[in-house]
Amino acid sequence: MATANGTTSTKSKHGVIVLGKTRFANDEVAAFEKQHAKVAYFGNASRAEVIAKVKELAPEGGWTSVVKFGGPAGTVNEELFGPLKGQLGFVGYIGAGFDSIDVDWLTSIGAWFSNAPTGVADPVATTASMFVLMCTRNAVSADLEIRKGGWRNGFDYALDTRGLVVGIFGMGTIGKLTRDKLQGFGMKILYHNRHHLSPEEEKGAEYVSFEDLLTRSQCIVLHCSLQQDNYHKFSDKEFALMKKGSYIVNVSRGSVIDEEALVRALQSGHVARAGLDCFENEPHPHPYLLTCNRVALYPHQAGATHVGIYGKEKEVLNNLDDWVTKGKPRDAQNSPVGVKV
Ligand SMILES: O=CC(=O)O
Repeated sequence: MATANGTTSTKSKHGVIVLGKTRFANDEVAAFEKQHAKVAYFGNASRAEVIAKVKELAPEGGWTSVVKFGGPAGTVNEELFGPLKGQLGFVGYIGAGFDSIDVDWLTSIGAWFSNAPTGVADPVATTASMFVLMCTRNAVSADLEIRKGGWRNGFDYALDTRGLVVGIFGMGTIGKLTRDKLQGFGMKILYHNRHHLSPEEEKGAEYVSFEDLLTRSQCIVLHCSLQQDNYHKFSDKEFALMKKGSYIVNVSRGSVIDEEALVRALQSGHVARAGLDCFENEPHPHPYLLTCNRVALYPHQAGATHVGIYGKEKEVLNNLDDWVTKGKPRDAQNSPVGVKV
């Protein structure tokens, strides 16, 4: 396309819909706006508003991509983007976990999907480690006791971190970072994963069966995704198999734990303490969890550091760029190659 000063514009032929807003990668978004034929910003529009706007834009054609930095709650699915079928080729999402994306539907309409898997890996691992330390030191109870005028009432000596046996469920990028951090405190790391890692990748962690993870760990840390059949993976049976007085930390997805079963295990004392960043019905943790002084709570913000969020935002844009320039996003979680729409 010729511009006013006679040069040739290098704009792509792509139309990009932006859901939500970036917090840090604003210069990058301004630059990307200049690279593409058209950009529509939906900001923090509600689900109903997005559905209406998509219907309105679709007949124009050329809306080939969506980047989701936030925006409407609920699943990214046919209800939201159905009218873009035939033109949509890429959806990039700011989450590492993507249980809120109907990837099968995107594949069926020939669209690539990428998540943002590494930007927040380190901060999530740090938060997981923080919870492990809070559990071993009984930090929530101590804090609340002092605030209400007490001191060491009922306090027993804490478990030492040196030699503490921690079981990591899901040894991907984040699990490995948590392993590294906890090994720094002298903890012994067990892990269960879909694959047994090579000794170089294990770095001293011991691969065990799921049952051994439950029975041998003093603290279990969840780093799995919800996609891989992990719904209610931890319920009454699994809590009963865990050591009496052990701890559980969840920085993955709330529904990996059957929250009612966790409450029963905490009430009986079989699970002594927990650190939770995610819940089955966010933003409403089970009422018992709000009253239990053996549970540390966090509002699904385990990865939310400045560097982490900026990293995620850039990952989304890099994936869009890959798709535009090479036809495949680097963090593709599906492959629509060969799908005829
Ligand atoms: O929970 C946060 C994420 O999946 O990135």
